[in-house]
Amino acid sequence: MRFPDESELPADADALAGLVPASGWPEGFRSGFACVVGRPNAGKSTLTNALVGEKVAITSGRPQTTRHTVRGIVHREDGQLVLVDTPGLHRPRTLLGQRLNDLVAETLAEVDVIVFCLPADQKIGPGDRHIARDLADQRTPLVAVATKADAVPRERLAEHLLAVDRLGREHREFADIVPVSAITGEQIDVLTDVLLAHLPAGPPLYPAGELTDEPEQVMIAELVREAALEGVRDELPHSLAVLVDEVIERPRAEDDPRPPMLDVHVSIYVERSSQKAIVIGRGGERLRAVGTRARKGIEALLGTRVYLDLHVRVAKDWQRDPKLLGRLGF
Ligand SMILES: Nc1nc2c(ncn2[C@@H]2O[C@H](COP(=O)(O)OP(=O)(O)OP(=O)(O)O)[C@@H](O)[C@H]2O)c(=O)[nH]1
Repeated sequence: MRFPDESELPADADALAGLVPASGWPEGFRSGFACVVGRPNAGKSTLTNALVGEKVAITSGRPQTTRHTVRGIVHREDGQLVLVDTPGLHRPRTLLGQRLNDLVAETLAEVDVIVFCLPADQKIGPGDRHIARDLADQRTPLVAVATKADAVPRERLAEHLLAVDRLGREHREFADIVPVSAITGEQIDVLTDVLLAHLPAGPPLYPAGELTDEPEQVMIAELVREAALEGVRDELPHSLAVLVDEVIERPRAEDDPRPPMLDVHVSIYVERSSQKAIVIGRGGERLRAVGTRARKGIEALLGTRVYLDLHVRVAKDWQRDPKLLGRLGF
């Protein structure tokens, strides 16, 4: 939040009063940013959605689907929490990996609290330790969340919580440890309380009702990407990127009672022509199914009718091409 300089303030008191919200904000209101980290598949996107209460980040059963930083906003009477859902922290291998890690480090230093997801249905492993070590250098308060608590029996959850506590002692002690289930919603309110307690006192940062400031085009791209990966996850690991080329509203007569129609043009980039064949399928059958599925999601997102035009293009080694990475928004 930026406060106006003295030189920008109007001289007379009446005008000055106009700058201060008439209602103000409730006493004790807190606001700030939280960042959700954890290894691939740790449940970060699902947790973000559960905290916000609406689907904003796209989830799927496979690792590293979240390539963009998606913010969800939790609105409560006593505070506002802006969530930054980061991509999985992982060792840089390609240029893409390096950029993700830079982005993550930058985000971590700027937020008020870091949420470290450690899934209860898996033992703490080298991936988690790697992240714990990285986080040890940060000064931001650290809250450990035992995700997927519903997926294991009580005794196993208790063991897991002890192991989480040990991990904290080895690297950097956790301010809190909270077990949650994003699927059943259990303990989500407790976690929200804990996170709000780490935020500074301050006014709301976003207007009420706003859930995400993620541009619609990125959400459209994610919906297409999710549909394109469906069923061919093993063949097309991370070599698939999606770019929205154009969204145009079709001209229509003023008295046309039907909802507006949008033409959405999207490119799906793959690295090799063999992958292009997989995406398109025999006789284009698969691509049609991808289009139908994605179109339904986009129509639900935008609340209008959509004509979706998909193009599959081969961009060799796009993960290592800085120019193309830039165009794809990384
Ligand atoms: N049983 C159970 N499964 C969960 C829970 N949260 C997430 N999952 C599942 O775990 C898988 C991964 O969840 P995501 O939220 O996509 O994980 P992520 O950490 O965002 O994954 P990346 O994008 O790969 O970094 C999905 O299949 C989810 O359905 C939970 O609370 N309980």
